[in-house]
Amino acid sequence: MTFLAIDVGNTRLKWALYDAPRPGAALLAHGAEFLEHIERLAEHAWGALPAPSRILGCVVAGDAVKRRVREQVEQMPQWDVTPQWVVSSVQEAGLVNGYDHPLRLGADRWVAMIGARHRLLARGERRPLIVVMVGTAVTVEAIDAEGRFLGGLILPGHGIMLRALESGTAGLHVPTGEVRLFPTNTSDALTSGGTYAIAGAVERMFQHLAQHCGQEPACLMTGGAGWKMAPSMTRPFELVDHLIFDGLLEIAAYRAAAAARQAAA
Ligand SMILES: Nc1ncnc2c1ncn2[C@@H]1O[C@H](COP(=O)(O)OP(=O)(O)O)[C@@H](O)[C@H]1O
Ligand SMILES: CC(C)(COP(=O)(O)O)[C@@H](O)C(=O)NCCC(=O)O
Ligand SMILES: [K+]
Repeated sequence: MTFLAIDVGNTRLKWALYDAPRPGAALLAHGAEFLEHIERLAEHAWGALPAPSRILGCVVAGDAVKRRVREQVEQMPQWDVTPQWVVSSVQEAGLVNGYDHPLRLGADRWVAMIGARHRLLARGERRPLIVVMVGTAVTVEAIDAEGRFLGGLILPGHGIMLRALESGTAGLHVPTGEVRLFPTNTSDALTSGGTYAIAGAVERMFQHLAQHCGQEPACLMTGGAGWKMAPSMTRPFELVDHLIFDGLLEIAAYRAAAAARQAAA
């Protein structure tokens, strides 16, 4: 029973095909497309794949994008499956959502937190947890040792920070620079400023959560630009490729188990 996981952010659609809808399933194929190239999926990347029995995804890029993905699925001649999309809820797969309006939490944040929490639990670690996602935007989430999402930060990603500075000033149109402790040119000053803004936000959240819980948090980082942050972090962290896919597998397995229980009752 093959399972296609889809993560649509504001820059790229990421997909991964697994041999089963459960954690630990074997990865059969994966890929990424910029949103403007979604229309290529059916013809190119998905052309040679075995038909998935289930598709579960999360989208934060709007309903029009959801429709475009569904159209690609419908174009696949051998695929007889409708994509389902995760929405954030009050509680799912062992995680409790502390957002004022739980449904307004970005579905990608919710799914990544579920993936991260289970990754930790699978290793027998019941600790507070920081989840950092470095994509178009950056999010920094705090989860306590019991699995309650306490709240999180949203800040601009590298690209948005640079574009905002470029468009709001006359003298900041420069090539990408290097991260430096003491930047001595405009390029390095901008690149270092953005990187340390993100690293600083994570450091603060680490302090808030450590103080709140009285225990050192673990920190998992993911997202297309996560690697850029790695050399500049101030606390131990782990860079993980597929937190959102991990979360989607976890949710699929939980939902299947709940459906089976219901059918047996
Ligand atoms: N090879 C790459 N392709 C695309 N984006 C990349 C790449 N390397 C780094 N990035 C950065 O990652 C960001 C996109 O990451 P991603 O996790 O796909 O974002 P989102 O989930 O918001 O679509 C881009 O803003 C870009 O800065
Ligand atoms: C914060 C986000 C823009 C992150 O998007 P991304 O960088 O993954 O494209 C997205 O999760 C979102 O639109 N959230 C809704 C608002 C909220 O979570 O409070
Ligand atoms: K994302």
